[in-house]
Amino acid sequence: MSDIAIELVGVSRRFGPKVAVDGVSLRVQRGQVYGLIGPNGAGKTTTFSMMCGYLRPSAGSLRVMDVEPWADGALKGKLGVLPQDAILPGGWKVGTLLTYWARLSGLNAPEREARESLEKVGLVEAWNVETPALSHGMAKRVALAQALMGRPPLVLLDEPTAGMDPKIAHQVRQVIQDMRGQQTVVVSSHNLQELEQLCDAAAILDRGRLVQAGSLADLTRQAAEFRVQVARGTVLVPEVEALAGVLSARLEAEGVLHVRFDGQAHPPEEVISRVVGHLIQTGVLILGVSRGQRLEERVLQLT
Ligand SMILES: Nc1ncnc2c1ncn2[C@@H]1O[C@H](COP(=O)(O)OP(=O)(O)OP(=O)(O)O)[C@@H](O)[C@H]1O
Repeated sequence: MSDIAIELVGVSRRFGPKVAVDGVSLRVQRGQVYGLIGPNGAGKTTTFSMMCGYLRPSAGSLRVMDVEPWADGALKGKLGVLPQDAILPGGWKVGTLLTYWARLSGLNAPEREARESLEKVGLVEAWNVETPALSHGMAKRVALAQALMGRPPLVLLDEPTAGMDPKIAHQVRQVIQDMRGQQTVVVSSHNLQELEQLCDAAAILDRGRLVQAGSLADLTRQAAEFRVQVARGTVLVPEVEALAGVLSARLEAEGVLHVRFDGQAHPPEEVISRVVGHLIQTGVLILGVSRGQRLEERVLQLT
């Protein structure tokens, strides 16, 4: 068993003349929480559908848990999926439906699995509720409970917290955090703050192409730049630029000093301490220091 859960090499997917995914290569390591990021129409759901085996690539190679995901039964028992617009069948009580699905998946103790999964998404009180009576957010949580049943080694979640109230969204993020290291999770979301908090690594897509993929620290340039919020005093920018490891320094609006540095040759903590020490020595008062960029800023810059 390799330590790679998902590998795409030059994967493309066309719909007639439309190229929805264009030559995408990426790797998801086992045990990672991996984000799929991009604006509307970027190709996230198409990529996601190929990972689930719902769609086949038009070109390139794709392996999921060491198999081609579209092969019959290839991922049985290994994969839990929350599709983007999961619709529950009508005429079922929630508990009966989940137990039925657990039985179909061949899980031992299907009713217990269904109950535990419903507890994870904070909805155990809906056990006897008829599916058409669920609110949108509740239906989504039932669909999520289905994806989590049996603790499959790979879980693919398309917009897992969209439409959920903040308290439940927080609980769902906690469930995802708890899977880290035990299961591999791919999350597609427009909530970049959520992905920044959850993911070990991510891929940014735009118009079908991969713009960048890597660890969150790399994507947010944690080892390449930082900002110092200046409260008072005069920053001697040329002196900061002359410090070891600093590549450039400039004052942004509202007393913010932006520093780019060579994080390969100089550990970030050394460069940051050197710059902050210099500022204090020259009489500058500091309100705060932040490393890298917010994921949101980075995505807006790249797409
Ligand atoms: N079945 C289809 N037939 C034709 N075009 C499609 C089909 N599915 C997706 N597309 C097109 O492929 C592109 C990528 O769509 P996709 O749904 O993968 O994007 P997305 O990143 O998930 O977008 P969103 O954030 O809006 O959900 C879009 O231009 C879309 O219109």
